[in-house]
Amino acid sequence: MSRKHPIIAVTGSSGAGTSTVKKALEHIFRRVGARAAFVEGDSFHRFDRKKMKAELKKAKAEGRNLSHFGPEGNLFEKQLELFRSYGTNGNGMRRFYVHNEEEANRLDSPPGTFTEWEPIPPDTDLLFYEGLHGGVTDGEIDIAREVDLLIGVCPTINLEWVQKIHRDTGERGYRPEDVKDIIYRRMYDYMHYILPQFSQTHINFQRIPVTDTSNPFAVTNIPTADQSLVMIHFLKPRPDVEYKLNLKGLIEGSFISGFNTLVIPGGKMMYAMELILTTRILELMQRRGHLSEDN
Ligand SMILES: Nc1ncnc2c1ncn2[C@@H]1O[C@H](COP(=O)(O)OP(=O)(O)OP(=O)(O)O)[C@@H](O)[C@H]1O
Ligand SMILES: O=C(CO)[C@H](O)[C@H](O)COP(=O)(O)O
Repeated sequence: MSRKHPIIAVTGSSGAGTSTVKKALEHIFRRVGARAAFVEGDSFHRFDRKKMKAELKKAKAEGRNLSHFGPEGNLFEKQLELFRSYGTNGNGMRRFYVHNEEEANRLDSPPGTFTEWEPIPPDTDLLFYEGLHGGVTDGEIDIAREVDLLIGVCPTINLEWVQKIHRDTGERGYRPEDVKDIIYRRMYDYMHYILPQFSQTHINFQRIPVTDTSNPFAVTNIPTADQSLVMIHFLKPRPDVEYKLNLKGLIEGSFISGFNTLVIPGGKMMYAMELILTTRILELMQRRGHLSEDN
């Protein structure tokens, strides 16, 4: 945690929708005039695609666990180093993982590789992490502790799989059976390193489909905003902020389903995110001494 150099993290599994949520955050940063250093979770993978394939073969032969969700497949210590360094000095090193041709053109590196490590841009107001491990803990490593605002993106698991299958087959060139194998292979690490993060977050956003996703492998279209609800759970509630916002009154069609839990129509998700997160981000900026009290 850092008053001077805050860290905001959006964390969620592969296909959960963290890249989609990132857009809402970018919009808020622009509106409040916050300069953000962007960091992508996949950049902390331990191996590039070719090496990962070889390592997976080896791990299988030796009966070892390995996946992109767990510590064997990622450099958690490097991520912690960046978060600590940013929290202290506002600097640190980042790189990117290139998933496809579109990213390859933009980042000037072939699909399946990493770009070189480079210093994050100077003079930023906050660090914004989006990816798999924004609040991961593993033994001595406690990433969640370094984060000032930790947001969980955690659709119901069926929906998460539908979204992953759709994205990986549509944009990343995988066959449906490949995606099924990947989901299966990562299940141990999913339970041990992805799910526990959603108890460390400040706020969880859980999209819930209201169409039949009971067999995710047979669902052809991702449920739309109108075909879903979103549950918002404030795990570390700030009564002064959330209460004053009176969210239920501001979001038509919403209802309270439990303590600190609000349900909204799917189409209001981005609006709700902006409403809730703008206040939190302004608060971080004010604490940083960047904005006057009446902003
Ligand atoms: N709220 C939403 N409504 C409709 N579709 C969504 C929503 N959120 C995500 N999706 C779709 O789900 C798929 C996965 O979303 P996205 O790429 O944002 O996931 P991700 O969490 O960033 O995954 P990864 O970490 O593997 O890159 C995309 O096809 C995206 O369009
Ligand atoms: O979505 C993922 C993690 O968020 C990917 O599975 C991971 O980044 C590896 O990508 P690829 O299979 O394209 O090499």
